[in-house]
Amino acid sequence: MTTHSVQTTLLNCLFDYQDMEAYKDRVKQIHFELENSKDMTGWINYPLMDHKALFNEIEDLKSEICINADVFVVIGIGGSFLGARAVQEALSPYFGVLKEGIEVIYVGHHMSGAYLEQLIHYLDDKEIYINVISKSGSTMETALAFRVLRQYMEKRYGENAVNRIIVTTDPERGILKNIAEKEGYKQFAIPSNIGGRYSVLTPVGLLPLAVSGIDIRSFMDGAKNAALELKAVDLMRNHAYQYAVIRNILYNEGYSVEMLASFEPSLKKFHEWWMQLFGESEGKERKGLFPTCVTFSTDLHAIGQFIQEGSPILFETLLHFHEIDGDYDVPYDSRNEDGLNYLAGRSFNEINATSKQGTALAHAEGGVPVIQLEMQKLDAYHLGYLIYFFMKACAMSAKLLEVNPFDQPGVEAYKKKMLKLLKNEPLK
Ligand SMILES: O=P(O)(O)OC[C@H]1O[C@](O)(CO)[C@@H](O)[C@@H]1O
Repeated sequence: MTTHSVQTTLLNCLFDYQDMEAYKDRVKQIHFELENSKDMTGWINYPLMDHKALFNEIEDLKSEICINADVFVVIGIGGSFLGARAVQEALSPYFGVLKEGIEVIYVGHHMSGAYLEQLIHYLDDKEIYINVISKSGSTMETALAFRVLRQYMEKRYGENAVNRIIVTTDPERGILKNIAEKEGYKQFAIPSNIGGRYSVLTPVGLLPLAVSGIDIRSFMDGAKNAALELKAVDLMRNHAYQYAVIRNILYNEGYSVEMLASFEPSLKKFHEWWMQLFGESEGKERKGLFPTCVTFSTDLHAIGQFIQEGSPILFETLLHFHEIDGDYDVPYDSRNEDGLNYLAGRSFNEINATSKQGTALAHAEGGVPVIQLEMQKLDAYHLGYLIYFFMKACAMSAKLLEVNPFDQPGVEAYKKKMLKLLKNEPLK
């Protein structure tokens, strides 16, 4: 096991590893199905391809944007923004922005008029570029926000607006593609065989991440190594497949909720990316684990009671990074009125790691299965690795459930009803 791999461990062994052995052949069969499929599986080998020209293009554009703008506005929803926002938030300082980048703001991921009004007001005294991202090119939330911001750019920059609007979409079709062609906007392609929630390693994620100051080459190196390591067909050598199998065993044992838990608040948005990946990939045909998330220790004081003693419906997947940049030591205080001098000289990260251990032990004792995913360091390289790990595990997991990991037919239902209501058409 190399240090950059995700180490998957089941902390409280509720089943025998022989149960896992029984999956070996099925996993092997699915592995080859995925490797040989041409159906939305472009993400499997994407990190292994030569992207030097793309990286150069993105880095040149990033330099131009950082010279000419204070804010980069990304318009997108679902897979067209969750991944970039997740990695950006995980790797940016809690207060302020990375010195290598500028502020990146997201819009078009809901329909709050208040948010849009305040955003426009916020942008008024700043220089901006916008990047609209949509695979289909016609998602309502994204299209509406783009309509507003495109007009805003034209008002602010006149003829020059065209140089500050970037479109990331399908290379061949869609309304957004047509608009970009007609107006001459700079374009980036989302490969046709990569779906939204599997697209963060393409320009969908790479351009916003580069502009926010993240080292996209290191990020993609992590993904590339994951793509190489996780090609292992043998279940016992492939941690992504092991994670998928453990999930499947627990699902078959009657658990219906998987709770992703981290101890670093900057990972909150990463949880949201993970929730879309697994929720949209597996939640169909009345099957699938409901993905939810918590940030500890904050949520131990909110939902911890339920986890420990509530309905036994959930298992927990703990994300743990051994090294986190930045730490603070507990000071000695001669008054010791709070009785905390026994912690003096220890660091907050050390105490946090101990609280993770204690939480895992307590939850395991409470009958909650605890899977631990360990990574060496919270940085661009390891997040690139982890993202690929989850995508590979998710595809395997959905296939074990016998559902299609790459479609999302249920999402259309709300869209149809909303359109009928907006157009005043009969609902039936
Ligand atoms: O990139 P698009 O086509 O705008 O889609 C955004 C998101 O909407 C969904 O299609 C669901 O409607 C997601 O699967 C997708 O990530």
